[in-house]
Amino acid sequence: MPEHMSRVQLFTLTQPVYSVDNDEKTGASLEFLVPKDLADGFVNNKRECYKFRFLKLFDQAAKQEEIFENIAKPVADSVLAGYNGTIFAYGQTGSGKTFTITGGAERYSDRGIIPRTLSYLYECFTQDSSMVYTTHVSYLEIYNEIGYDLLDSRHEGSRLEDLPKVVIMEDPDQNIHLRNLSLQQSANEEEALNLLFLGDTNRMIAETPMNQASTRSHCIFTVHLCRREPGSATLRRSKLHLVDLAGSDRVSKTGLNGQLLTEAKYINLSLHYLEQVIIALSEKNRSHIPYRNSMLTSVLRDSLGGNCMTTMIATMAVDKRNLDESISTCRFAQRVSLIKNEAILNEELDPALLIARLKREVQSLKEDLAMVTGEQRDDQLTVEEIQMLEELVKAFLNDSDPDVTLSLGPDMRKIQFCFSLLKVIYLHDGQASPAATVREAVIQDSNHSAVEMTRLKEMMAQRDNEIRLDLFLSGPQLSMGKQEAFKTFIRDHEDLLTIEDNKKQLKQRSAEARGIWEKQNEAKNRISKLSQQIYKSTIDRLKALATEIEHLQLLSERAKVKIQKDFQKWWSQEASSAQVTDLHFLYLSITNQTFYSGCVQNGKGMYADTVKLHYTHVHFRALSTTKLSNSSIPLTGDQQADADILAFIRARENLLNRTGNTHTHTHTHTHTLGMRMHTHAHTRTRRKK
Ligand SMILES: Nc1ncnc2c1ncn2[C@@H]1O[C@H](COP(=O)(O)OP(=O)(O)OP(=O)(O)O)[C@@H](O)[C@H]1O
Repeated sequence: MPEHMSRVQLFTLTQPVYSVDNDEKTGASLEFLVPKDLADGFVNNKRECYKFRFLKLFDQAAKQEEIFENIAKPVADSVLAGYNGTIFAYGQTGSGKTFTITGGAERYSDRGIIPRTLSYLYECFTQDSSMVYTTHVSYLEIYNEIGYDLLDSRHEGSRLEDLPKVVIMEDPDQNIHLRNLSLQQSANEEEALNLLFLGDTNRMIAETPMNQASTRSHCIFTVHLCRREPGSATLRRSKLHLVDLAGSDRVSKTGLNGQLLTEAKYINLSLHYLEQVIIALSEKNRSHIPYRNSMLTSVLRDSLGGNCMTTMIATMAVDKRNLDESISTCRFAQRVSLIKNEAILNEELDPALLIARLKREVQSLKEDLAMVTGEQRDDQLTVEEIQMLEELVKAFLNDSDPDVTLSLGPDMRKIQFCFSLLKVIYLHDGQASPAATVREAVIQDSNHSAVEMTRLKEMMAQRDNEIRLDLFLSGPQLSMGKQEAFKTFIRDHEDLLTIEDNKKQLKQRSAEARGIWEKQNEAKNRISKLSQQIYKSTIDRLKALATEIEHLQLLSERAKVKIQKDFQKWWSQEASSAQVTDLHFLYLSITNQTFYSGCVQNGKGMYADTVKLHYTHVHFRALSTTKLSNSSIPLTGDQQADADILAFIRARENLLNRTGNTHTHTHTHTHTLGMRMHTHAHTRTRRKK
């Protein structure tokens, strides 16, 4: 929104529907203005004005980047610090929940909170070398009060009902555990994104025209984070839930029946329980919070009250038709903003790490004792001992943990050997090569040193010559009388000039060699510095491009699956209409309903090159071919192929007739008037005592 227009009014044909004021000191306010003549049939026809306050309001022009920066980043930061975090999107069907949480499927810039948060988290991990982070991802779908694991690879070949159900278990400390929900480790952004797309595609595959999963189910994408200081036994675990709730449309309005009514009832009930929990949390001195009433509230138990920073985004399609839904969404969001949490750091001690640390302490104390009591040895190290020390130094250098120590015991021979080894490695190209083994490093070093050794030998020989000449000239080994005689002798000797000339030249060459060597060293250092600079400036861009390429590839893979599904739906519809109008096409057989095969390979996700898309083959069997042969379309003579060709032509004609043979495109979405609101529980943080 342009700055000079901080107050915005959107108009229906003649009357304003709502106005936004983002400039208020306490946050932002949204006011619905219901004209008297429109009030009939709305939530409360006695009122004409409904005003709500939120932390911030985003209109339809808001960019995904803005939503991430304002809403998701603060929550991600608190999760990085060790607190739990939840962002959930609430709103009526089609108002932009999935768009906000996951993102649009067309453009990279449309990616939503999940991919942006993942990117941000992994970026933070790489920048913070003082901590060791491990991440796992889970993706849960709740449909009709039953939980399913969206990362279960069996999704491709099974119906939703046949998949294992996620079961809630509670331990004696009332902690919730979810059986049959997989936690998949994701070492980097790419792996986490693959898991997100795997889950989203599984969600899409499970959809049938009767079960539009994205509309009728709740989805919870969770990042489980574990953070510890290197060498420390204290772990900090935190969770980030990113929740795409089912459409909040009220049953009374939807006028449904059958399966859709059942679904709507489940959704309304679970959102009702969610609301109850929220109300209970916002009431002071309330001891019982009814989490157990629904699966959604049970799963989100540690993410709504208690130890969590909860943020809610309410999405609305703010046009006249959706006014009652929008007001009801606002009321819900308003109640959520009343929750006050006391977030506590999730610190715990890892017993295995604690034992390892204590063992190291005992060992180090033993070594100190040996040093103090002077237990020293002076025999030579054996070959085995040397090999063992080489391995130890290698492990020490390869360990990325900056706090790692090299435990050698109180044996000075070992300590000295390791120091010498480290020096050799250090001198090898000025730095240790963690990739190469220590032995390799030593060998490489000796190769490298060979040249240097030759040079030094030459210099030494040169010096020796000089010295010898000096000795020769001064003749210190001679007696005094002889020395005098020798001096007189060589003064007139014919070779004296040559000798002195050689001496001068040797000095010059020596100085020249030293100069060249220094220059070469300088050049080497400059090259190394330059290449480091170039590497640094290009690597960031390359990383960003790689992520973008990966994301776009995943988007296009998902689009492929969607097109395939849409085609199948369209083809089935056309086939059934052809059945009605043309007795020549009697039945439809679907021979293969498998969409994917060979999904997850080496944890790479389902989009690796090896993935094959099995198209659904739809066969029309024509009982009579009379009509086929009369057709003006060139046919193949093969009964089944010809039936397919004619069915396709018929379907296409139907489509063209319907669209008036033009390219008119009717767009029915109301999101052009969409709005996203941000509100979250006011969280005071304090450390666990
Ligand atoms: N801010 C936006 N900018 C552009 N397109 C949007 C925006 N919000 C939503 N859309 C589009 O509107 C359509 C409906 O949005 P979306 O699927 O996110 O709604 P939803 O609330 O998740 O619906 P459902 O409850 O059915 O899952 C989608 O095609 C989506 O791409």
